[in-house]
Amino acid sequence: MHQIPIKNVAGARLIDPFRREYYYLRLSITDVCNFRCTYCLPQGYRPDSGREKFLNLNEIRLLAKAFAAMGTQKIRLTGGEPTLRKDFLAIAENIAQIEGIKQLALTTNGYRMEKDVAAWKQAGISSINVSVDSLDPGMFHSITGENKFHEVMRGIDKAFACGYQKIKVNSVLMKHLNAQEFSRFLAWIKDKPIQMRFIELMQTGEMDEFFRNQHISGQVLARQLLEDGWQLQEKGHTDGPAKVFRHPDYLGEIGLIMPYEKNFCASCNRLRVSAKGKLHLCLFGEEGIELRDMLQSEQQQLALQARLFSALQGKREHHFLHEGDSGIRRNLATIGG
Ligand SMILES: Nc1nc2c(ncn2[C@@H]2O[C@H](COP(=O)(O)OP(=O)(O)OP(=O)(O)O)[C@@H](O)[C@H]2O)c(=O)[nH]1
Ligand SMILES: C[S@@+](CC[C@H](N)C(=O)[O-])C[C@H]1O[C@@H](n2cnc3c(N)ncnc32)[C@H](O)[C@@H]1O
Ligand code: SF4
Ligand code: SF4
Repeated sequence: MHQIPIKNVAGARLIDPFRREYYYLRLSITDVCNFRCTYCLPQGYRPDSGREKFLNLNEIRLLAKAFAAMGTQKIRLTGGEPTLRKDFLAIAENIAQIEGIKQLALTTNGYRMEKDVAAWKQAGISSINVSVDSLDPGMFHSITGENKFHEVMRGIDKAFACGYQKIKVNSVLMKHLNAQEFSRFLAWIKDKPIQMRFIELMQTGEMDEFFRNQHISGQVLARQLLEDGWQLQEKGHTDGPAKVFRHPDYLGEIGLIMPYEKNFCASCNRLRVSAKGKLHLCLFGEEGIELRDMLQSEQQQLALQARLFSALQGKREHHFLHEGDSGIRRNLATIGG
């Protein structure tokens, strides 16, 4: 591992050997989830045998502070289902107050949105991405294992009523489950400020046949959108991986997340920390670097920054999904997607 002397770390930014800079941290705060999405946790959440707990509020605060000191401007809370944590609001409030953090985002299955979204806004959550894999209540139930379609939709309405200007909706594209709903999703966002994102199914260690049967490329949708007059938008430096399209006749936008596309990783700008405090340099393909021992006091901040910088020098240029190599990733719930 490339070491940086602690005295030099104060002004160091998170730049990797390929000159990519990391502005965006995806922070998983729990592995627990109450849904059983077919592509993620089809058997539901099962605790692992270890006794290690998830990062506590203070550890999370110290972690976010160190990242912010190195140039991180956006933190996304994810999981599992992040909103199941009892101290979720306290976590959000603490991170939102850290100097340098301009955006505090949330990815959620929407289960608690109707009830809690006003409190999320109050706590400082600046944007919300919510998963809705189907607009058909029965299909939603069979994909997620929960009969909660109407609750989630009311949650989206409530988010707008609470003052969110735009909501991003995630839908994992599956050939025989929801792919036929594309035009229905389009009609849904005609008059709503929703960025509807279609995500290509990514292969993980726990799926094999499911991937072979269900994966479809987003390229077909991209071609169709361009033919139909949708225009590709420029990206900002803290944006996620979606290619975003707009159309003059639609209030909503379309986002396509196509991790199998050539050059997908060239603009990688994000790092991940798991709920138990391991740094993951990529969504796929490595075991994680321990950070928790550096999260026990304020005095460790520079040493923590030095560890982050050194670790980043080992980041690979891209994932190896094309070769069917999902690294050690059993499913995306263990790292927050
Ligand atoms: N392969 C890959 N997939 C990613 C990466 N970042 C996000 N995704 C996937 O994109 C999908 C949507 O993720 P979200 O949690 O909504 O976050 P995002 O797309 O980064 O969102 P914004 O920050 O709002 O643009 C999920 O399936 C993620 O697993 C990445 O770096 N690599
Ligand atoms: C792991 S979930 C965690 C946050 C929250 N529970 C949710 O579902 O939004 C984050 C995102 O990863 C996506 N995801 C999970 N497994 C995936 C897979 N195998 N391929 C593509 N996207 C996946 C989900 O659809 C969701 O949008
Ligand atoms: S995608 Fe999200 S809601 Fe669905 S099982 Fe995975 S973590 Fe839970
Ligand atoms: S797959 Fe890895 S390298 Fe590629 S964009 Fe995602 S995190 Fe970055």
